[in-house]
Amino acid sequence: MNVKDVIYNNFVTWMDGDAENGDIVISSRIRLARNLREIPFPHLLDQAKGEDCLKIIKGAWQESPAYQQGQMELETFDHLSSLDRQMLVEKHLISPGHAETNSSFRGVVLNQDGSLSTMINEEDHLRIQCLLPGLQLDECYTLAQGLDDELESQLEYAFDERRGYLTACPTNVGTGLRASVMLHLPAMQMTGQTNQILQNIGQLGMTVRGLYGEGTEVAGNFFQMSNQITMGQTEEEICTHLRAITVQLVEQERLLRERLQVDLKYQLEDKIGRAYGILSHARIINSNEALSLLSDVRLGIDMGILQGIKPNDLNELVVAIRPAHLQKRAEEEMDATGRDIKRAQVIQEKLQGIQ
Ligand SMILES: Nc1ncnc2c1ncn2[C@@H]1O[C@H](COP(=O)(O)OP(=O)(O)OP(=O)(O)O)[C@@H](O)[C@H]1O
Repeated sequence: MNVKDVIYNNFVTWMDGDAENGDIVISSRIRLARNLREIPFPHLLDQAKGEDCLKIIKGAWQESPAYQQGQMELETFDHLSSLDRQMLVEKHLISPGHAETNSSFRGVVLNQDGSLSTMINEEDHLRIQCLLPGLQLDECYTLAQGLDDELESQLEYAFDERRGYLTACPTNVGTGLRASVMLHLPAMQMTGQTNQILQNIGQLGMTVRGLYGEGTEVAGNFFQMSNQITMGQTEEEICTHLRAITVQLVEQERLLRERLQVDLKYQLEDKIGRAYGILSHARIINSNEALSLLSDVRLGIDMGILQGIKPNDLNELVVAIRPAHLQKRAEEEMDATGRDIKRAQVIQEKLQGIQ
């Protein structure tokens, strides 16, 4: 396999809309932050120390079964263009901050379907992550932990008996685990309940972030919810707690959808129909408008108001309309207007399947 195949494939595993609760929980993610003992954290690495750090990590990788069986590939960022790195961000496989440099000692390890990956020298030396469709936190944890065990058998991690895994940011010390779910909550948003509910979630030890993680905006009614605290709870407890809150939110969103269908049937169908109409006929459309209208169409599909397009296709489309994916498709650099025109074309091609 090749890292670039994953970057250029339209589909990665988390886009599978048929997973458990996949109509509301788009994806689940587990990431484990790990660092090497006696090596400065990534933000303190100069070129020489960075190269040394990468060499140790590469050596460990080459011993791992996943690498030896050709299931995972490591690529450093000096071998990936800025567009390639941005496409990885748009597919949720690396963070926006990680994509910023073309450093030869920063990089990514990926498996073929994008479910398992590791960011190298992002905020920590290793950020092992598993990303699966729907509500699959336990499955994500099992896969990420398996990879962690393989690496730990080759590497000496920075670990303190009392504190747990040591990390660049104190908020990750302990388990180094962030568990998260990407939720699509249009009914909650339409009924004006999001702020109150998100405030309550904060009191339960969860944090809500935007579409691309820390410091990014919520768009298209997609909310990323994750644990705030990484210490004082086991990995299993963190996952169980997040899962329980997610199930409650899913139930609430479903109830609100049902209520909308009864109380505001015509308004709802009108909103969804108009969204589909604009998306099918617009010649130029910006990213935020497209995401917001695609959210309405997605709601229409999930509620059986619109037929003929699969949730998979919509998950794929949400990524395909992002700037780097559009430019890759067009095989040229485009300004904002050029991208808005291309975005409208890409959406129309995909929506032709809808009756
Ligand atoms: N459940 C999820 N589904 C899809 N993508 C996700 C999910 N959770 C996180 N991501 C993606 O992972 C990347 C990193 O997200 P985020 O910044 O929230 O987490 P982190 O790097 O693990 O946390 P931190 O920076 O606080 O240590 C982002 O690109 C984000 O889109």
